[in-house]
Amino acid sequence: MDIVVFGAGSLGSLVGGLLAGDHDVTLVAREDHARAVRESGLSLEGAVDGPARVFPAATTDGTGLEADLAVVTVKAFDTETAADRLATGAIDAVLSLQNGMGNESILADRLEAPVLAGTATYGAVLREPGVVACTGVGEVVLGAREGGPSSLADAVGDGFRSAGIETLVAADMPRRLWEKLAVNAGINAITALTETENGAVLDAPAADLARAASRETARVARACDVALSSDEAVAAMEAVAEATAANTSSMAQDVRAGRRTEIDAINGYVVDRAVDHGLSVPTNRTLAALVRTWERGRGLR
Ligand SMILES: NC(=O)C1=CN([C@@H]2O[C@H](COP(=O)(O)OP(=O)(O)OC[C@H]3O[C@@H](n4cnc5c(N)ncnc54)[C@H](OP(=O)(O)O)[C@@H]3O)[C@@H](O)[C@H]2O)C=CC1
Ligand SMILES: CC(C)(CO)C(=O)C(=O)O
Repeated sequence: MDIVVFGAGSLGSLVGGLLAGDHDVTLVAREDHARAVRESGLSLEGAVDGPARVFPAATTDGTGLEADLAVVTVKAFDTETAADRLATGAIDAVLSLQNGMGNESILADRLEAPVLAGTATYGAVLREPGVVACTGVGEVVLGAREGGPSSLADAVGDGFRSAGIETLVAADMPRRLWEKLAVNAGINAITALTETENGAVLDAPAADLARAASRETARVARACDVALSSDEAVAAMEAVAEATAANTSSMAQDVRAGRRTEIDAINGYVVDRAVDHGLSVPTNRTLAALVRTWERGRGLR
């Protein structure tokens, strides 16, 4: 397959680097990373099997690209830009592997190509330009964004697996996206605001807050016709917090680095959909307001 990875930072470089072992890959990245990849290739470190160095194409210009598939791995607040750039090229299919909700709708509204939904539980860190590390082998789950079977998702899943990426093709992506949202809603903002690792949400005093955020998310999911019980949402959040107890969540990393966060697509999204359905989600509302206040204080929004 000809594959464009739009937003080759941490996750995009890992996924793009693995895909490059078996496909023709073009990374759309920032200048210093793109230059390093063009000059010396992309080094893959850490918990991955396969080549230690691959040689994908790399560009800073995401316009006019042609590909069988575009994998979108920008942060949620850059999805509109990614979609607008991709729309100037000839892309046959699109897959989002981003956290948060709303990314697939933004892509589908701006692009004619079919859009698949996806989640990734791989851990990835861009160590320096041209060098990405896998900090945890996880899984990519992908499928039709509205749920149900999809021959396109099957073909993309085959392409990912042939490149050595653990991949599941799922017919229940709406539920999986909401479950991941419940996980992120419970863990990310709390660990970002309190400068703690993921395991902190398993114990008092944070545990009640994290459970409340996940339960509220499940209630909103049900209002959106997605069958996710509060117990399932809390269990999923706690299982991830336990499995990644020593990890720094992506939002905590963003706050530590003084970067804008994905709050709008996580707790903020829960609040927006709760408003649509006349529901009250005080924990998510508070967490979103606190993180947005932090961002505003640093001139990030
Ligand atoms: N890292 C991980 O382990 C995981 C991440 N995720 C999710 O994946 C998504 C990406 O995360 P992550 O890889 O960590 O984020 P990064 O910020 O490392 O990667 C995104 C990259 O895209 C670049 N970018 C944004 N817009 C453009 C553009 N127009 N042209 C070229 N490059 C652009 C960014 O540059 P700049 O910063 O300069 O804007 C950045 O380098 C998020 O939704 C995250 O929540 C999910 C699972 C695991
Ligand atoms: C699953 C979790 C919480 C892992 O850290 C994550 O997705 C994130 O940090 O954004």
